[in-house]
Amino acid sequence: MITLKNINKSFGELDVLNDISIQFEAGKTNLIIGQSGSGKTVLLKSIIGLLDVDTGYIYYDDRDFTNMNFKDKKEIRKEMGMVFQGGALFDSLSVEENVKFPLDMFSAMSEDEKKERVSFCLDRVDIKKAHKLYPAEISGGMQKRVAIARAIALNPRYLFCDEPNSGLDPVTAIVIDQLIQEITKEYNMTTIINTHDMNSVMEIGEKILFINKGVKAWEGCSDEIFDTENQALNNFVFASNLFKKIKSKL
Ligand SMILES: Nc1ncnc2c1ncn2[C@@H]1O[C@H](COP(=O)(O)OP(=O)(O)OP(=O)(O)O)[C@@H](O)[C@H]1O
Repeated sequence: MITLKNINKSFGELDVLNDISIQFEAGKTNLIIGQSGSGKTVLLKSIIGLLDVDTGYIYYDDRDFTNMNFKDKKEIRKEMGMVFQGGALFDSLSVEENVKFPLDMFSAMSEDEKKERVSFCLDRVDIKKAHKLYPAEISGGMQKRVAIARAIALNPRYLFCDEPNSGLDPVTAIVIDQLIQEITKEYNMTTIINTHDMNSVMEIGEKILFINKGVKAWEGCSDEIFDTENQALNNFVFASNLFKKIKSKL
């Protein structure tokens, strides 16, 4: 579980996050949604410690990440897996070398253990056949699978995904979403995903935080998203193609 308490963040005069409090639960796909510029990336970066918040608290389970010393923060970072926009793979490393990278950096495993773990992770995301290929030689969907395999290599407790299905066709996007959700449940990870894809919201939105202009405007799950009085959220949902399709079928 990750808990945010009264998070505030400004850049100079610009208030980007205002008093955000929420609990993201373990074993669930927690989504942060909102229009461009609403503060999703700043919030995700704050949660993982790439940005310092001005005030407020971030707890990893019962551990106060905000006031933690450098050494303890480093330990928590080892429990984080990340899938960045576009996959962010190392072009000069093969698929299996990409997945092995965090093991080389952060684990005390023997070479045999690493080999076994890489093989397990590639198998789990169904990409073992491509293990010798390089990122440029595989499709966008496969690159996302590799990014997920790399993110789970160290068996993380917390998984962070920034627009994990950007640039994918709608079918592959849903397949990637579902893979992230399955893995989240298998390892009981606390998974937080930044997205503005309404298909993702409907498919895997077990817990949703809607940010509007840096403020928590709504929280709920996908089943509740059409029943809200919140105008900003209604506008956001209405603007999505999916909602237009649903409306046209009603
Ligand atoms: N390092 C920074 N310095 C100054 N302003 C910043 C910085 N990072 C983000 N901002 C500002 O904070 C606001 C929120 O940006 P953020 O990237 O979090 O939005 P977002 O919701 O993730 O948008 P998108 O969906 O387009 O990625 C924007 O006005 C942005 O210009």
